[in-house]
Amino acid sequence: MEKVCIYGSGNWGTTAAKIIGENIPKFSGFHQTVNMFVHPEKFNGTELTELINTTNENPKYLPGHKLTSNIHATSDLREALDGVTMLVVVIPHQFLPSSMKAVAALIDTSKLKVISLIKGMYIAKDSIQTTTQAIEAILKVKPSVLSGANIASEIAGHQICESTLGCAFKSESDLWYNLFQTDYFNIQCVTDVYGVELYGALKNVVAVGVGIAEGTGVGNNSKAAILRLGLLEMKKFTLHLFPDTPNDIILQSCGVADLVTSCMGGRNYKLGVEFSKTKKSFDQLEEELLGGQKLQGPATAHEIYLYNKNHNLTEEFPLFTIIYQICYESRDTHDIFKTLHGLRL
Ligand SMILES: NC(=O)c1ccc[n+]([C@@H]2O[C@H](COP(=O)([O-])OP(=O)(O)OC[C@H]3O[C@@H](n4cnc5c(N)ncnc54)[C@H](O)[C@@H]3O)[C@@H](O)[C@H]2O)c1
Ligand SMILES: O=P(O)(O)OC[C@H](O)CO
Repeated sequence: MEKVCIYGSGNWGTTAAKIIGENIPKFSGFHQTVNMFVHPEKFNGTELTELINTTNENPKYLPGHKLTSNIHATSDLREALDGVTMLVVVIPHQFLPSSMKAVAALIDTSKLKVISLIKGMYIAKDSIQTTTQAIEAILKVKPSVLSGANIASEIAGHQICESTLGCAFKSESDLWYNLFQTDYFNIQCVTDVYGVELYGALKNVVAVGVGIAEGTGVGNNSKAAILRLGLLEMKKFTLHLFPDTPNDIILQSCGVADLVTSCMGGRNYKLGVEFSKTKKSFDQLEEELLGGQKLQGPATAHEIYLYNKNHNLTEEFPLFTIIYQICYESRDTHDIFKTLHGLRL
């Protein structure tokens, strides 16, 4: 009997709980209660876990959408992990290492099946770790990944979309597929993992860039040109790190489709626009506009820049480099268009 725990309760974490909670009763091989680990916090003076368990709604991170009653929220990690065989990790990437160390300290993870829904990456000394590599380093298991054109609030409203499930093992892939596939959330399964997750992390940087371009007042053609260069750099960077990434992964939902949806209305795009217009820092904008949700794009731009600088690659990735410089080194926002001058790719 499989038992599922969702580690995370943010905007996407709560939506994942909604999908899984709706799916679980369709299958007999799963324990029917799904635990959701909630980072301890209060909302309007009441513990968030109490609000979720009594109203079947997460009023802070996914207001207006009901969860099924089989979702049990808890901030007691030991309780959340009790008997778990399948762990869904869905938290902002900056909190991942400390969170996984806490898991490893409490349970034997050697037989645990893990999937990452995170879009981010990590700099470790002079190399980059993907999210699943960072999890593997701590939990000592090979995680799968789910990533796609998936703006959470739209999915919570049952608007149809697609997502890419990257899993190297067929029997495990089938389990994750059953947990996530619905008539409004259509999963394509691939065996690649690193390409799927890297495209998800890199598109956040490009979305910031397209937002910055929008904030300068340009029209759609100019933004499309930045988006195209971003797609080229996403592919080049992914192949630089993982040369075996199959060519068609970028055509899956986790590649071009996620880039398009993110550049039309994701949080990274929206705050890129505000940054460009107001010149307030991303930290300030996150605080003012996201209601506790976290931004991944600027941090990822920084991480890529550090890696590229260490490897003399900054000129190979002019868009990633200039997005970092605009975000963190006060470079003029209009300079983003200099990356397009004489482009021959
Ligand atoms: N929201 C989306 O539409 C969406 C869609 C696909 C993928 N993602 C990815 O999913 C991941 C999680 O995003 P999200 O939208 O669920 O989260 P979010 O942006 O809503 O972030 C808030 C979450 O962070 C938690 N948190 C705050 N401080 C913490 C700490 N110190 N330790 C641990 N947790 C802490 C909060 O409790 C909350 O659950 C990200 O990598 C994101 O890129 C998001
Ligand atoms: O809101 P963003 O920019 O974090 O993007 C959300 C999802 O990743 C879109 O697929």
